[in-house]
Amino acid sequence: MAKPVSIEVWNPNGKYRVVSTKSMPGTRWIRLLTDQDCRVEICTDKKTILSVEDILALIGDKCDGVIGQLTEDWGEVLFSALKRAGGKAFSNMAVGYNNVDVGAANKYGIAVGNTPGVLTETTAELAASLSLAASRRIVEADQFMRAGLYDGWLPHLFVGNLLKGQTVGVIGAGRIGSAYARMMIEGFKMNLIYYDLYQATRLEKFVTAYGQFLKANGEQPVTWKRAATMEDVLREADVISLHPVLDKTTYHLINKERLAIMKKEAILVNASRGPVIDEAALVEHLKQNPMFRVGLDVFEEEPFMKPGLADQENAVVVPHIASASKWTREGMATLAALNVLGKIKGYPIWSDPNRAEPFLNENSVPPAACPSIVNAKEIGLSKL
Ligand SMILES: NC(=O)C1=CN([C@@H]2O[C@H](COP(=O)(O)OP(=O)(O)OC[C@H]3O[C@@H](n4cnc5c(N)ncnc54)[C@H](O)[C@@H]3O)[C@@H](O)[C@H]2O)C=CC1
Ligand SMILES: O=C(O)C(=O)CO
Repeated sequence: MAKPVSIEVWNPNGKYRVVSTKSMPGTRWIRLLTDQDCRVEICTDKKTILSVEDILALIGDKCDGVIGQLTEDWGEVLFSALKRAGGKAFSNMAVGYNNVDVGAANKYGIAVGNTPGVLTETTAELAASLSLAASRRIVEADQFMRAGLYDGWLPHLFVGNLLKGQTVGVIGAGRIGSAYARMMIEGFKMNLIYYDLYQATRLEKFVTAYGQFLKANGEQPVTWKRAATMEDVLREADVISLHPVLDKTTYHLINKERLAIMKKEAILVNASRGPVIDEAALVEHLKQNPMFRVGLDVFEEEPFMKPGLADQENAVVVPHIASASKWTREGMATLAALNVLGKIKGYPIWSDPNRAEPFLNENSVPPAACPSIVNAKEIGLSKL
């Protein structure tokens, strides 16, 4: 028997029961649901990561849809329970959905939503922040100041890496990887080398045009290269940022052997998913190579860090905050709620999930569509 959980209820007489496993930023998402006859139940349990058992208790006997989080394990058990409760939709409040067994959702005809189109720039900005923090040793220097150790300017004090004219490497040049690349190229005039399964045509065109602009203004033009192998990126780049999806092809993409081919003074940034890096191998590499630095937003077994990582001065670590700007988090909540609402109402799927603005405008009624359903085709949903 599942244990009871604490909840906050909005619009108790609403026809459709929608559960959110967490309180989410803003109130627009709640209003959009209650205006459409939904009773919204928000889990207020203090526990950060809910277990499958906790979520079973939240689903209960009647539930039309659930908005959930990337920390939850959405598989056979939860999708079968949601189906039994009359549920039609689940949406992650995230773009990544490696925590969801989409095959299990397909089996029960449940739509799985995610939230692209609102977190690309915010996430890329955090990756850029980590690149700067690691290359200019910001956290080490901050700790030094606070410890009262600064007793005057010195030629060797916290010497780091210059970015201008160096090479930025991007692994996974999709939405976020491409936005990050542009920031580093425009901001610091870095050259690009990238590896992706697909050609990043728009990014290539941008770098070509920007290079021509710089040249026309008498500056050194920037260049781009699509690498044939990931190893080429690792060997050539001075700063490498990881932005692929997490699946079995990207699990431990960065391992002991691949760390060994990177430059001794390279910067490695990860704001994708923790298991893309073999974190134990990374800790060893950091110990052996004090001038190699990392900026990490994500960890292999969140919320934990592998033993030794916290002791490494050449690591900057933050708690999975890459999408944490107010606009983005409120937007993610809105998109997740509209995914669930749209499926309950039988709306079609929005034609371009990356073009989320019409759903995010506070001053207008959002389109009658589900913003982004990843298994639309598999469960036979039509596009607008
Ligand atoms: N740290 C955080 O808070 C956040 C993390 N993320 C993570 O970032 C990931 C990427 O997000 P988007 O850019 O929106 O997704 P996207 O789908 O636009 O880009 C992912 C790219 O990875 C590429 N890729 C897939 N397998 C690959 C492989 N084996 N080697 C190289 N490239 C490969 C794809 O072709 C695609 O271009 C999400 O799946 C999520 O896990 C996303 C948002 C925030
Ligand atoms: O959207 C995602 O995938 C996240 O990691 C949330 O920040």
